[in-house]
Amino acid sequence: MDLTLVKQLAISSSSKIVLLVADGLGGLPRETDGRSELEVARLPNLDALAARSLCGLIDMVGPGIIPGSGPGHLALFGYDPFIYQIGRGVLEACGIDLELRSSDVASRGNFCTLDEEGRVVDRRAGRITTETCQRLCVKLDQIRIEGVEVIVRPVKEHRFVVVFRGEGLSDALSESDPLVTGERPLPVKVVSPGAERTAELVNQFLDQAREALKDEKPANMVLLRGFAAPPQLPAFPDLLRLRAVAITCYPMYRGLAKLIGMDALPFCADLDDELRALSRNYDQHDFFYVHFKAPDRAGEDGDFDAKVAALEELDRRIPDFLNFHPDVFIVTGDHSTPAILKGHSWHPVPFLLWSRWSRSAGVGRFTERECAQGPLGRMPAIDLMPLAMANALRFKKFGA
Ligand SMILES: O=C(O)[C@H](O)COP(=O)(O)O
Repeated sequence: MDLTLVKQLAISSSSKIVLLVADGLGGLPRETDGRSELEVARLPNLDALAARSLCGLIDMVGPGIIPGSGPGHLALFGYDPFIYQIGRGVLEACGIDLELRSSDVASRGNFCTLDEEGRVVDRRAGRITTETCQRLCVKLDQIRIEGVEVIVRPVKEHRFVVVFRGEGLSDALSESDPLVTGERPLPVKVVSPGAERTAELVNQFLDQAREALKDEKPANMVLLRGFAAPPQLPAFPDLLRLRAVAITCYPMYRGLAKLIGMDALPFCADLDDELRALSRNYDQHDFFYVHFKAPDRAGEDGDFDAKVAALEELDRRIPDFLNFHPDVFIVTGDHSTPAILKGHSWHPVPFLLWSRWSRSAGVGRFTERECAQGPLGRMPAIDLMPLAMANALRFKKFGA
């Protein structure tokens, strides 16, 4: 939906909207029994809620497009991910409150593991602890390169952010992260003219990082992706007249929420901590974005059973969310992460939207196949927020 139309229609109200995003929610049937993670999981609360909700599938970016978490979330918040493209580096930096200058270029980094031939054997260095990441970032933060300041900060687990600060830098760069194992890290190249010097500086950093980490195990190299300068986006609270707050455990999601003007609470430890944060902030806000990471992590590790367990953990908390009696309650994901693919996929994501006015033609279970039969069938993810606003009675009539 067009954001200017959204702004034109939005009205103030006391109604409350809770958006619960299960990262990587969608899945695919496994070979053994032809059932997806959602179909194997025992989800009595989500199934019961789906039966009295509006259900369907959402395409995060478009049919066949594999969304990153950034574009997936932007679409859920109503921003066209094709129009508003934000590099991962800026999201990670904002997530850890690392202030960026307009001339900075930020990049998401992974500590990774290379074999003797220099090929990536683990893009996440065995998912090292945040403490190890902190130690290694201190090492990398000592790298000095003529003509640019390099700032390296830990994010969480194997994730870090590196900011290149100086004049005349450009984010028009390719990524060193091959995004697969078995390949060597890629040299960073110019994507459009004017980025030649920045590419040279970044490759110098990568060479020095390799040297600094050569005796480390398992994190003996870094992979960079999502080079970006800070963007300007329309503010979500202004567009929708909502006092919005983000409740997350991981920085990147907090960073995206901050970038579009939501209040971003300090990181929570887990889902129970997020529910406590929701309770503490419920009176002061109207829109609550709550993020649950575990399904995506399990999916990316190819662990079908762990993803089933993560979905069942989420299901056990659904009554706690309903006890707040939100006027609109949405459960969905930012993309599919099928365990059998060990990564994000293009498959549309199930959603349920509960409200008193949702005209639910409820489905039997909260699964991909059942939601596909829902009254809305399959729709663009950017249409979900307008639906939420309508169900929260926060839209006025369009036209006379
Ligand atoms: O966990 C994350 O940061 C992303 O969802 C996936 O990134 P990774 O594949 O580099 O871990």
